[in-house]
Amino acid sequence: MITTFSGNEGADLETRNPHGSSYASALDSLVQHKVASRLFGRDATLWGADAEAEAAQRLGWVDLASRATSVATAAREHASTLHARGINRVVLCGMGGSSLAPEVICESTGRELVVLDSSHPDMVAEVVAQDLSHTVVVIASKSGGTVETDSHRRIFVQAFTDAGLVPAEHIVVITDPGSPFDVAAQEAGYTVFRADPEVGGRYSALSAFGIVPSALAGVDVDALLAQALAVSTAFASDSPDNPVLRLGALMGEAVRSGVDKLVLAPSDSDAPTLGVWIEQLVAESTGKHGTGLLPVVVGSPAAAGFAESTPDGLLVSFGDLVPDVPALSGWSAHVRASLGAQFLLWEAATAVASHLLEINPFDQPDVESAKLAARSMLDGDVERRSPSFVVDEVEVFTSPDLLPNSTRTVEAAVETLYSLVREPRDYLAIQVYSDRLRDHRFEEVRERLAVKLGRPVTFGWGPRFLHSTGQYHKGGPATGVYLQITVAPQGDVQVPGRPFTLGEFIDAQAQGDAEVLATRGRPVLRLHVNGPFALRDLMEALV
Ligand SMILES: O=P(O)(O)OC[C@H]1O[C@](O)(CO)[C@@H](O)[C@@H]1O
Repeated sequence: MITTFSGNEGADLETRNPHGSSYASALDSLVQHKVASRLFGRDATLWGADAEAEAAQRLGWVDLASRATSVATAAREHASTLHARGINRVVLCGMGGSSLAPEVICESTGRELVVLDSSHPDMVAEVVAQDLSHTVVVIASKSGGTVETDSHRRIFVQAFTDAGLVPAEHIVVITDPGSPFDVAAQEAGYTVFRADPEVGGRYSALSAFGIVPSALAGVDVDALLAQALAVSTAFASDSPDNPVLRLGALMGEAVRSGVDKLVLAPSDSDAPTLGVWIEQLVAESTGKHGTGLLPVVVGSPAAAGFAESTPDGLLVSFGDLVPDVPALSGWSAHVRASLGAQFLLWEAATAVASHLLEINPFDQPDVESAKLAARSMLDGDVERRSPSFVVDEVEVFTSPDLLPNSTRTVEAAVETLYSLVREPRDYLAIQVYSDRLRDHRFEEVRERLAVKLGRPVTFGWGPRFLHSTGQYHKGGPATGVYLQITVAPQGDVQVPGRPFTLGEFIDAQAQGDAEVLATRGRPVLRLHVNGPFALRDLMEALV
């Protein structure tokens, strides 16, 4: 069935679902139960009794478009002050929901923003080494306790001081009132933008987290808020034409029919990275209690996984061009909307899908397990594993009983791993802990492996994906097979005031996550390569 909504409020949605599917009755039920107006009226009972207390503290995002204008004004004023002092390079340090939205906003408006969401020493060293006197560093963390972001803060304070600059003149903090960063920032005299504590990280695109870095980079953020405001009334309406209800029903019912991969493709070049923002929102919100929707971000509708889709793929494209690519599963959608409307649409539709799946969209219970494992590793409480074998510059580590003892080549090890992607809903996750700016070409391996395996293949840069699909990998259905690649840094960076280097930290993060996946019975193959040159050679061995 094809349904088209041609609203003139700035969001068009076309949906397709198989004949006889439960989509129409689910949509009908959402309308009958007034889910849209209740959501936008901040009704915390929509996700069941267990979620109610948290939901009551997490629905501040529904009306940010009308409330965030004062933040936008303050950010614009601060941008003018900085520009008058010749400070025009903006570096944003933040993980997951604290950096993905401004990255999309700046990319789609052609503004320069350096996003530092990594603990890889090479990437951090490269960003810190450049032009500090013209740099403002935005330290963004809702909790104020994220180790990557706290490490960036410490490293930049040291670097500014070493360069004879006054850190307080170059640092802006975005955090919740009263968080550890708020306290430290006040003591140090940094400019602080306090975020709305009733908005969670992945729902914060239109809050201070999305607005402040974008405004500092020169984006017209008032226009972005106006785009979201223009669709707010339509999105809150209990109508079967409401794109929020229709996209939410599509996602929720697809999962309930066993179609649990959300293949996301930009159909033009307007917002190339929007898929990565949607990925975090959907994976962290829905991937728990053994259910959820796994986002598979691809480069275009011609990419493997979208063009040759799998029976478990819900295909969603976004942009001005409507691709003519039928989904093998029969489930698909195309979204044409302004960026501000896209943010609000996906946030609300994800909340609606979570309502249908009866899960709490506002927690991330399994993210903490990997953080704890990394901490134990740094504290020396967990024994470091030795490689199963070493070939040239590659050390091979495996989860228990993964490989036959006779395996002695990387090619044979990966073929054994790939052979485990065999059940109808299985997928391969490639996770690369490296400098994603330097090694971006390596992302091409996703496409090649998707063609080779004919199954969904995801690609994530570590540790960024730990704050995104990491929740789904550990909390969603046990259908993943994991290829983890860690790239040895060329140098290391001490974290001032902490007893570890970034090299030790990223190593603990990777090994910690692999251990957690293995204890949950998932197959993990870890390849540790000695530097970027070995990474380039590895590509051919993998395909
Ligand atoms: O803004 P914070 O508290 O640093 O958190 C960053 C990210 O980490 C997570 O809490 C989970 O890892 C995400 O949900 C969030 O966007």
